[in-house]
Amino acid sequence: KEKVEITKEQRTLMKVIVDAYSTHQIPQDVAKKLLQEQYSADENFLLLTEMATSQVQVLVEFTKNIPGFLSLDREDQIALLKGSAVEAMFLRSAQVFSRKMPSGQTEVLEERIRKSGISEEFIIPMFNFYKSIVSLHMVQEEQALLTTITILTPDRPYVKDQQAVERIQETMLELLRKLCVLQRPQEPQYFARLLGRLTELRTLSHYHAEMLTSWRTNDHKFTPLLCEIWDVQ
Ligand SMILES: Cc1cc(Cl)ccc1OCc1nc2ccc(F)cc2n1[C@H](C(=O)NC1CCCCC1)C1CCCCC1
Repeated sequence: KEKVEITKEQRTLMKVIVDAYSTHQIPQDVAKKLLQEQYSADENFLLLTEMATSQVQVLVEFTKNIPGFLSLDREDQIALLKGSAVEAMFLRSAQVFSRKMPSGQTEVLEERIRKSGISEEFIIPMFNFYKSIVSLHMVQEEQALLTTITILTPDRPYVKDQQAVERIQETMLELLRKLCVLQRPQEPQYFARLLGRLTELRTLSHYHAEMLTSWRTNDHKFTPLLCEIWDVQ
């Protein structure tokens, strides 16, 4: 039986990541807004672009707190951010959706999202992903590390020094592996299941441009930052 132990350095690393992750959150809670009232497809599209824009800014701040990230080549830092922003957004959305809410509210939220203006064909894969995240019942350490591991994916387009990214990602993967073993001793496959979600996440993220251009709105307006991140306009 493997004796798994979190070292002192790993505990410090964990604290830095979780503190940064919980600090850098979307200012106002989008779920609360959506639960308050029903918006039109146009208003929902605007809400999404506002939320997404502020989430990218929050993501940049978060990555500055990932130990080692700022010592990467500057252009590689940008390539990692651009390459992971959409996935981070869907992962964040799934985590917002999986939050414990008073009974019946998750169903209302789901309904509001289904009717938000997003085209039917994307609702199924999107909620399949959200439900697969819900079913994991992740703790915040796992959520923070999973986002960090997503950002530190070495094979993003235009990354020059992939080894340097791999080295940091491996540190995070080893920490997550240990956490999963300690957190779920009776579920040896849990770590593998977590990483499997990243594959689903990448597949879902492939659809993001179509999801946006097919949104039921007359005016698909994007902020400059989103034009950078989303393959639109
Ligand atoms: C992230 C994303 C990308 C594309 Cl292309 C299409 C769609 C989408 O999010 C769907 C989505 N899944 C959600 C689950 C829970 C939730 F509370 C809000 C959710 N949203 C959208 C949202 O505000 N997301 C933000 C969440 C915080 C982080 C940045 C993004 C709202 C926008 C208003 C119309 C109803 C959907």
